[in-house]
Order: sequence, then structure tokens, then C-alpha cells
Amino acid sequence: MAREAVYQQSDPETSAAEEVPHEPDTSLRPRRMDEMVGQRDVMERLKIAIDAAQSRGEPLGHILFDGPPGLGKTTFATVIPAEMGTVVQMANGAGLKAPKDLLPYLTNLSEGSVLFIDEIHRVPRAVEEYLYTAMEDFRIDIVLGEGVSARTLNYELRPFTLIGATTRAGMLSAPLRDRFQIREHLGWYADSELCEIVRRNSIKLKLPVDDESAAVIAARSRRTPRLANNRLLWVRDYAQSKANGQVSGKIATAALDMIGIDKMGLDKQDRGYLETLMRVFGGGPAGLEAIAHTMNVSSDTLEDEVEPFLLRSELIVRSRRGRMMTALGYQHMKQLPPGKL
Ligand SMILES: Nc1ncnc2c1ncn2[C@@H]1O[C@H](COP(=O)(O)OP(=O)(O)OP(=O)(O)O)[C@@H](O)[C@H]1O
Ligand SMILES: [Mg+2]
Repeated sequence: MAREAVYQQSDPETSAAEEVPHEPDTSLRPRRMDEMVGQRDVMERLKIAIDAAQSRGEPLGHILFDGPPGLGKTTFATVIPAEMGTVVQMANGAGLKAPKDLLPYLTNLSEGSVLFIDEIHRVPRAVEEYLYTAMEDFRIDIVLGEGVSARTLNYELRPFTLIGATTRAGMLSAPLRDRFQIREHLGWYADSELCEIVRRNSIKLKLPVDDESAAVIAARSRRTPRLANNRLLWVRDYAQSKANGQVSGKIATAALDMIGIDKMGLDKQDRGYLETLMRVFGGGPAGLEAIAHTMNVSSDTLEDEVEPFLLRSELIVRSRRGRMMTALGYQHMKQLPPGKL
């Protein structure tokens, strides 16, 4: 498939902060559970739940996935219905502004089918309340009209499974969170798992990639499958244009260096964050909003996409007073901490 055509199909709601376009989710995204790599514990628990639901002939319990972007929440939400042999409707929390926006999805449900709500933390409270009875009793009560002429209509729904995904589990209200029988946190991937993803996808892309190149790409993918795919696609372009389509460790390194992805996998935006915190705020503590304003990006982008990995890698810490560089952060940026000059 032509590169352009592939990119047009990529997920429109995910941010395009990367230097390279988003990966063609539709072609590299696993379609079945056994095509997925890693997240073994999560997978095992889900398989048990699916097995049990199928043998009882009941719909699967509602499932909530949380974790940083690109770790497989949407992928799980698409492979689970495939395993169950059922259909899935995809909605986004940001699009469900009023209760009426929820209705077409709920009334379209077939028995045992799945409704996936991405970014479920963005569902407003007024809509969320309709989800409570839908999830618990497979019923919705709609109020029509206003004041004395208002009447309530009760709709019976077909038993279904709600799958919610969020990067911000903390923003979910307790009543909503508690209505999910299964809650799974998706964590970062091991380098060996990313290597395996790169290896499998290079086969799909018909691009021979040796172990060394796969290791370079994996090590620079911030423990995130989406980034591993993006990096792999860029390495493919680079190799096709500069090395007759032959990928080696050296070629992969040169390709990723060229788009500003360093040895740890940090991209320009990640380093821009560290740079800002170091130079403008003297290493911190600095507030998220202040850093976001200075960098001219949204604080949501920083909080969802940039900070989790920097925190995990201990390049920054978060305290009540704000974000601060760590000694490791300074070391990575090849700078001395203030006071050591
Ligand atoms: N376990 C996995 N095995 C193989 N590939 C994976 C796995 N998880 C994710 N991927 C790949 O990474 C891509 C991004 O994953 P996905 O869209 O599921 O992330 P997400 O958690 O929904 O991210 P976001 O929070 O941005 O919506 C997928 O299209 C798929 O190609
Ligand atoms: Mg997603």
C-alpha cells in the first residue's frame, strides 16, 4: 500500500507531536490477541474472563484500560470483541457532549456486543450518569421535555460490554470507575518485547531487519509499541532512500539521529521540555502550566505524552511545588546541575 494512503487511515484523534507521522494503525495493529506481544498478566486475566463469559453465554464484564498513550488500550479494545466473535462500536468521550450523543450507540447495541469509549475521562458528568444504569441494569431512562410536561422513557438495552480507555484514570469519578468489573493498567514494555514487535512488523512490511537494527529501534522507542512502529517506518523510508532498502544497526542509528531521537528514545519535544526546565526555570521547581506556556504546547500534551516517560526514567521528579530536574536529567542533557558549575 502506498505510504500516503496508509497514513490517511491513521487514528485522527491521537496527537501528532511526533516528527514522523503516526503509524498506520490499521495495518500494523494486531487483530487477534495472540498477535499481541507483552502485557502477559493482563492478557492471561482477560483470557480467563473471556473464557468464563463464553462458557456461561453471558456478555463479558465491563473493562477499563488505563495507561500512557500508545501502549495498547485501543488495540485491546479491538482484539477482545474479535476473540468474543462480536462487533464493536467505537466512541470517543470528547464527542459525547450530551446524553443524546450516547443514544445511537446504546440503541444500536446487539446482544453481547462491545461499546468502546476512548478517552472516557472526557465524558461529561451529565452523560456519565446515563452510563451508570446502562452498565449496571442495561437500561436507560431518558427525560423528554422540561418542567411539568417532562416525562421519562425507559429503554431496555441488550446486554453488552463497555470497554473504556483513559490516560487519566485519576480523573474518573468513583461511581463510574466502580462499575467496571475488570480494571487493567497497561505498563511500559520491555526492550525485548519491543524488539519482538519490530521484528513481527518488519515481516509485515516486507523489510528485512536484523537483530541489531531491531535492538536499536526498540531501545529508542520509549518502551512504547506505537513509537516502535513509528520509528520502524521512518527507518524503512531512510533505508529505502539512502541504502537500497538495506537496514543495519548503523543505518537505523543514522535514521533516528537524523530526526532527533536520542539513545534513550527521547525526541525533540522531550528534550525541549528538559531544556526549558533547565534553562528557563533553573531546573525547577516549575509548574506544568508555566512550562507548557513557555514551550507553546498544551499542558495536556505534556502531562500525557512527555512527562510519564521522563518521570519513569527519573530524569525529572514531580513534587507539590512543581517539576524538577534530577541529577540524571542533567547528566542526560550533558549539563551540570546549578551549584556545580
Ligand atoms: N501489545 C502489543 N503488541 C503489538 N503491537 C502493539 C501492542 N500494543 C500496541 N501495539 C501497537 O501500537 C499501536 C498503538 O497502540 P494503541 O493505539 O492500542 O495505544 P493506546 O493505548 O490506545 O494509545 P492512546 O492512549 O494514544 O489512544 C497499535 O496500533 C499497535 O500497532
Ligand atoms: Mg487509543
